[in-house]
Amino acid sequence: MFRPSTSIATAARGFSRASIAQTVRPLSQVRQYSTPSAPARSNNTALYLSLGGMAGLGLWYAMGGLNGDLRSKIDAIHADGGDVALSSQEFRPLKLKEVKPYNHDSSVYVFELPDNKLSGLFVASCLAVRGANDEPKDDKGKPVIRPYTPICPPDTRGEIDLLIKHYPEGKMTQYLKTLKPGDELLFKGPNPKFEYKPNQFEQIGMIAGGSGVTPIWQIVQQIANNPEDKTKVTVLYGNKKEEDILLAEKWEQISKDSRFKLVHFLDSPPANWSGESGYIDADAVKKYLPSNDLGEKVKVFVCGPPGQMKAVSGPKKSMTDQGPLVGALADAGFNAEQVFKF
Ligand SMILES: Cc1cc2nc3c(=O)[nH]c(=O)nc-3n(C[C@H](O)[C@H](O)[C@H](O)COP(=O)(O)OP(=O)(O)OC[C@H]3O[C@@H](n4cnc5c(N)ncnc54)[C@H](O)[C@@H]3O)c2cc1C
Repeated sequence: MFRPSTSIATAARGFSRASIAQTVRPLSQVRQYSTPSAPARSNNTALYLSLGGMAGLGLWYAMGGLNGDLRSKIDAIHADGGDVALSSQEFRPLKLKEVKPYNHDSSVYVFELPDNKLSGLFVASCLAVRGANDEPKDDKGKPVIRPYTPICPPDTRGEIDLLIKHYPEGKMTQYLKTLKPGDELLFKGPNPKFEYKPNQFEQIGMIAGGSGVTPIWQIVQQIANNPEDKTKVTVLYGNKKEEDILLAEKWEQISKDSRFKLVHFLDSPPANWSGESGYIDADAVKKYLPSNDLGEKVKVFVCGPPGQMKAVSGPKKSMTDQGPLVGALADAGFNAEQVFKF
């Protein structure tokens, strides 16, 4: 089993980042989201699950939205509005509580959920974020909306923690840097991605790049928090440099659990690096990920920057279309049904 290299462990201890309150917790403290198998009518669920944008979400609801389990889940969230702070039908303001510097270009933004409420998120889903007062704006003058996946478990009450990497030219992330505690940001969600069910797959492969790791972490954390979930998970995580690795301390902790195997890839590794170097390619997929021969018993999740998505799986065609599977995963023998692109 892969164990984090000494250099990662050292980096994990050495980063001047804030401690993140929510960690892997025992089952007894975790609200369960496991549900029975999806009914036959949910043929289009995978299509709807990949919806990401607000226009897509509107269309999705207009078309009847979710079938089966996910429909009842979202309905339950809305019915349970008294205990849930957010809504997937409108943007609601949350107050910024604290900004904790994480590393050289990322910070954890802690937002307050009023009255110790839940966010309403489930695994895997994310939140759409926009600024108050219609700022920032895109090149056409429209408000910028971006998806973010909190790193805290979905059953967290009273706050959500967003780990956000700042891009020098990034419209939303540069705006976020201007926020001070007490300022408000608008949130809409949950925005469903993929309904994860414990033990649905024997093995899961995950390929992440940079800040694309947060949706991957959401599933990993869900499995780690559920000892009943026997799924074996292999995560291939690519970054430019060691100091860019997000959630390093969490990966170190997760690696002690025999269900998880983690392999770091760096474009520019330091001299003492014992992980992998270079991009995640077909050879790496064949070397580390579970075999495509497992058929329906294996699933691979991919979330990374555009260049990595192109090389590993091909991009999503649209919010509602995963697009053809090409690149390293196709070269390694996987088919489109075995892969989910965030
Ligand atoms: C489902 C989902 C969940 C996400 N969760 C998170 C999260 O929890 N934390 C987080 O930090 N980000 C997350 N992202 C990415 C986030 O939505 C934004 O794309 C990112 O914050 C950049 O937005 P921006 O407006 O600042 O940059 P933009 O103005 O959109 O782009 C600025 C420049 O940065 C480049 N760029 C944009 N995004 C990336 C990227 N991911 N990697 C490399 N280059 C990029 C663009 O090509 C452009 O040149 C998530 C994305 C998805 C699809």
